[in-house]
Amino acid sequence: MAIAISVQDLNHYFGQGQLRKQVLFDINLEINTGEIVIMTGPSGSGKTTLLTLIGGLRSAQSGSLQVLGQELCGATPQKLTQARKHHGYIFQAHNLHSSLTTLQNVKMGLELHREIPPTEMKARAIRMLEQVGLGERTNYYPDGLSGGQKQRVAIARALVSHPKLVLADEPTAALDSKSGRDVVNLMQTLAKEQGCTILLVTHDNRILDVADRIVHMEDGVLKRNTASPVG
Ligand SMILES: Nc1ncnc2c1ncn2[C@@H]1O[C@H](COP(=O)(O)OP(=O)(O)OP(=O)(O)O)[C@@H](O)[C@H]1O
Repeated sequence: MAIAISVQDLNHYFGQGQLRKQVLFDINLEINTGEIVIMTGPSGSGKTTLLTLIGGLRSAQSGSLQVLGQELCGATPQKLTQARKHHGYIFQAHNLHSSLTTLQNVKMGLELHREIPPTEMKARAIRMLEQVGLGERTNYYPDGLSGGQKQRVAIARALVSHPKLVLADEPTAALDSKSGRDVVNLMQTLAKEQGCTILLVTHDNRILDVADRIVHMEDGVLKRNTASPVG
């Protein structure tokens, strides 16, 4: 099976000089194409840091970090931007633009894809909103939507470009249990349809069953690499 992410002996530090602090220690992790991996762990253990490094949102300093066949450790900002074209992101606070409609927000997910003509962008965004059950809400602004609906717009924005990799940081944290369940089920269904790989950070024990595998971060060390989900 093809490997989507291969992390080897990755270390990461924040700050300089005396304030330099190591937050990731010798991380090793391989994720196969199409796999859904959940990363759990206490607050401050380094989960978001690892997720943002894999996503090319910050640059990796030492070790090896291969994402979709590209080495991102020591990569130039241009190369990181290029790599991000193939990723979709979903965050806890959905990060929708409040001054844009749901349709415009979803079209933002295609902003790095200048090769797609505007009419095609619009058609794809509408199709994606239909897939997340918001086909009737294309002209709503985020303030007029529930928390679960906003997160579904964020999923539509992340998946509209058919990314090979989806990175999600606490996507259900702000949601009640029913909406949280709907959101992860939707991610799972769409990801399996599109054949994309998902790495999802969560504290939410209720959603662990969507994972093909669970890994656990503690104090900057990846502790456990279980073969199958628990519970
Ligand atoms: N930009 C930064 N500059 C300095 N230190 C940082 C920075 N970002 C994170 N840290 C530190 O790195 C460590 C790991 O943080 P990180 O956000 O990766 O943890 P986390 O496991 O995602 O936590 P949470 O579950 O609370 O989101 C923490 O000690 C944090 O204070």
